[in-house]
Amino acid sequence: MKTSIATVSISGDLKEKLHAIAKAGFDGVEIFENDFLAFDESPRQVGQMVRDYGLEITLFQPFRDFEGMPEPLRSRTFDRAERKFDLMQEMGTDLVLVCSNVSSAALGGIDRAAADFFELGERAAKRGLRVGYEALAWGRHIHDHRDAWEIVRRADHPNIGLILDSFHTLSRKIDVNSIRSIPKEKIFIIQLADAPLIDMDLLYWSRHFRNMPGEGDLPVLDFMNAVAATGYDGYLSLEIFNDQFRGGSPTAIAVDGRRSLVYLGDQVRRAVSGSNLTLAPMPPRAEVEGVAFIEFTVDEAEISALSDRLRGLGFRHVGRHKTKRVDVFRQGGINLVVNADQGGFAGASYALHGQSAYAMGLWVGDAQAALARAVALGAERFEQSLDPGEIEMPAIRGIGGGILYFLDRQSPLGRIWEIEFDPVEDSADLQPVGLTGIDHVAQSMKYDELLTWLLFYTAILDAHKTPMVDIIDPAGVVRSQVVENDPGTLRITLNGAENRNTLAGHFIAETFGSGIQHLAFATDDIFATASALSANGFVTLAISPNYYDDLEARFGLDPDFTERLKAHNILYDRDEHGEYFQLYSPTYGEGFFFEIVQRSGYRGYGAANAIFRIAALRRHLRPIGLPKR
Ligand SMILES: O=C(O)c1ccc(O)c(O)c1
Ligand SMILES: [Mg+2]
Repeated sequence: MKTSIATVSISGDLKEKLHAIAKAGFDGVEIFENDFLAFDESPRQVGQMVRDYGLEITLFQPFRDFEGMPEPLRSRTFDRAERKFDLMQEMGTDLVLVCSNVSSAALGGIDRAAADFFELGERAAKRGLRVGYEALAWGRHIHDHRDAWEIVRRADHPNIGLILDSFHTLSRKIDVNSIRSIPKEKIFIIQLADAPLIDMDLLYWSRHFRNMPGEGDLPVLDFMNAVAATGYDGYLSLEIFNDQFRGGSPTAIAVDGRRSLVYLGDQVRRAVSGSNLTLAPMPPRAEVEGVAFIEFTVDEAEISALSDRLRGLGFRHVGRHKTKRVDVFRQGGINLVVNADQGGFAGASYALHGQSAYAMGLWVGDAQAALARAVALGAERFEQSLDPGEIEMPAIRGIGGGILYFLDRQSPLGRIWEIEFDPVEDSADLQPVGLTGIDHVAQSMKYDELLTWLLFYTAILDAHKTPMVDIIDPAGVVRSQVVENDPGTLRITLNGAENRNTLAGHFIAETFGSGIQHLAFATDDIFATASALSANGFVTLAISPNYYDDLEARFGLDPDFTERLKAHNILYDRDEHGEYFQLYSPTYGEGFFFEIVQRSGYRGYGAANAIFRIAALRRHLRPIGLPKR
């Protein structure tokens, strides 16, 4: 598989773009005319710069409004084409993309267009150049790759071929099976883009909302499988028009792009045997069996406050690390690690972010395989030196520079608590409150990073993403998407904050980066849990009484039931699958909190309640300007 990306997909000037593209490991680049025109060097120098970066120019584009023009426009278009051919030869590329004509002057007719392309093919052949024709989804006469293919077929010229762009085909829901019978030599290049399903004008959707394959909702894999069936073995080239990417980090966007293609290649390899559009085999996506632990980094002075809080939530101190200042608290299947070790990464993370849940361990079938897959997908491996008796735990860098560990039960990792920890008896006489596991882990990040982490998780783990939900915070909107698996053993909610005034935005800004903002524990009986919490002296988040009046009316609840919810500050929601109960802690520090949920079939995360609990959570935040606690 050879990978390429269009310069339009990346932020910066041409040199910055090329730098990021080369660094991310692409083989080629599509030069967008505007990126060249806005740059100060000659075509020859630009071509040399591309090659100095070790890249090939896969094509030059776009050449617009060519086919079907009446005279005198027709002659002028050919003159224009000759000028571009000059430029291409100086730059050192042999392929130009002609996108279908959008001009109101354009005349229709497959044969007329085919004749124009035959003539262009003759002119291109004289210079050893090739022309690829792409149907824009909004082209005036040609907006379907099947018609573009018919024109190319009738032009019947070796220097004229077809360019397929997944966006144009999939946005119009054109049957991808029509691709299978196109001869592979007539497909000059494949352009790839995904997009979120939004009902809007095709041109606007294409120019502003495209994203990397796997980041959106289009069936890009079906498109690719059809392409693979032709035997096509040329470049896969990303062409992503996206407002956010234009303003984003060139390196981060390039890395995401390359990851999206590697992941796509892996999916094609599994679907189409013998396809050339793949890379070296890698292990399958890791099936997550559950969250093995969440680890907090704390300062020595904070240990007792955090430990007391966890005890109030019903956790028992059950283990102390044999060599490090690390404790483990447990309840049901939940392990919370409190790490006050000054050396090592936990200490470094504390120095940067303060007290935080900086690491997460996941139970998978094969931890080494999960690591190998992550690394093949460009994740950064995390390693640190071990004390005698410690076992090495495969790990990668995750959100906000935090750590994602993989554990399995087939290696000593399955006995990590016995091997590395000494058992202890908790001296406090507080009681468990019935927490059984982790329902979900919520990570907050800037909205710009949301797609990056969605792709990261879904490419490495056997999980899918849910549609985007708007979380209404009194200070702005937070966009939320969930990565979850079918058995419900993995649920990570990703919250993308657009401004720093929201609860999520405050957390990111004041802790210097993205990370786990809340942990939601599961219970089978929220009322019993609430009573047990109160017996432990744990004060839950107070919810406005107004919420309950509305709730009762909205769901037609029994007043006694509403009273019980209200007495315990429990929020309630319902969908067609079942009921959902939620209970919150106050926020701590810069906005970290705990949630406790009971779900009976319910599939969501209580988005309808978000505004009410966020309003309540915010009351505990330090107002900006006052010193940190
Ligand atoms: O939006 C456009 O005009 C445009 C131009 C060239 C392309 O390859 C494309 O897919 C879209
Ligand atoms: Mg295109």
